Amino acid sequence: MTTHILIVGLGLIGGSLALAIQKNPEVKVIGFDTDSHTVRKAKKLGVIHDMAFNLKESAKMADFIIFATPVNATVQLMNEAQSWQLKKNVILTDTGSTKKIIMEKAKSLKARGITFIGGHPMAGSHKSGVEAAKAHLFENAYYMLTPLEHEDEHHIQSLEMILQPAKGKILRVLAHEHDHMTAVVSHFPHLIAASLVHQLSSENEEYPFTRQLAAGGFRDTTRIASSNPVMWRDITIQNRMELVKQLDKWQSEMDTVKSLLMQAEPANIEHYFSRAKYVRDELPITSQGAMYSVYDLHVDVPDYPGVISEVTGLLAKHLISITNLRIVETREDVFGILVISFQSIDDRQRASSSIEQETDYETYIS
Ligand SMILES: NC(=O)C1=CN([C@@H]2O[C@H](COP(=O)(O)OP(=O)(O)OC[C@H]3O[C@@H](n4cnc5c(N)ncnc54)[C@H](O)[C@@H]3O)[C@@H](O)[C@H]2O)C=CC1
Ligand SMILES: O=C(O)C(=O)Cc1ccc(O)cc1
Repeated sequence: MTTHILIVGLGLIGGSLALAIQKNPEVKVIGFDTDSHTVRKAKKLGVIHDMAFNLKESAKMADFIIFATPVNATVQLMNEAQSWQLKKNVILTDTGSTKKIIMEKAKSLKARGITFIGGHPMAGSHKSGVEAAKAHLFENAYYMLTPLEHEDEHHIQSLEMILQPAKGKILRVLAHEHDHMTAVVSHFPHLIAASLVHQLSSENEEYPFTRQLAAGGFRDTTRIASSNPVMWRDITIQNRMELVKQLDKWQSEMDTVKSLLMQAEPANIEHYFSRAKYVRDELPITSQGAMYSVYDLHVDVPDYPGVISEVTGLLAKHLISITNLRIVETREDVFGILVISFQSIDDRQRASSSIEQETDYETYIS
């Protein structure tokens, strides 16, 4: 029997989920968006099977409804859903970056016999819109679910089954824990990134050339400031209490930094950076984005032109996709060590075997 899944909001996340979920041949994905051009584009790109232009009508037929809209719109849609005619066993979920307010609203739905299980895939990017959607976006990323207390286990497992083709690492957390943790690793860093960009912008009058110098570090630290402002407006408003607490801690941390600088004691300043380096180097994250597991392979290649395309060509020949590639300079430039990131241990293993069998290069895992 076909399972009908209605996705509301066909942007980066809704589109990516639609692509992943439709790998299950028993599923039909129907897409709705307030922007009708987006719905048509999603159909044209093969992101959805069927287009929906009347949300209330389409909701009637759905077995699952996924809200992949900015979080304030999700709360509004949950309000509206209370008066929709829905299938008896329908399961509602969302993809929002905040969970506390949404799960409060879920209680009102539950009072009307409607199951809502909060969801948040911890992968994404600063891009938005259906054109940026990718079926593999959530592979190996944590996918948090926030069921209400005493939620029927069968409901949670049905949702987990539907989400399975996305290949995320599903875990269950409480909504308030979710909002605290994401404030620390995602929402607060976003505020800092935006504030650094504002600080650069204010330099413009006196030192207009400064922005030309904004390379490597500044770009790495501020990439997320290029994200969708509407989405972040909603997230920061909903999670503002946690953010204010983080801001207090940050201000006290900056006071510490200020006094370290004023004292100018080299050992203390070095220790400050050493501690940060140690903690940062131990993180299970990479440049791919928040809480995204990747698997690095080091390839000991000589430093001559064409060597990178030789290795990437070999991987392409074996249909092994890579998520990142960088050169680490070692041994006074004698060797360029190529570091390639993969989405799974299996991909990394296949890559290692192919490179070792078909080239003279050694590979190792750090
Ligand atoms: N962008 C990211 O990296 C991540 C975002 N999220 C969350 O997923 C949700 C969606 O984010 P994105 O896909 O990035 O945003 P997006 O901006 O790419 O897409 C949102 C889509 O929702 C549509 N929309 C807005 N209001 C609507 C409404 N009332 N009814 C129907 N459609 C509506 C918009 O037209 C747009 O097509 C947000 O709640 C966000 O917090 C979660 C994980 C990562
Ligand atoms: O682009 C990045 O690095 C991100 O951190 C993407 C992201 C944005 C919002 C989320 O709720 C989860 C992940």
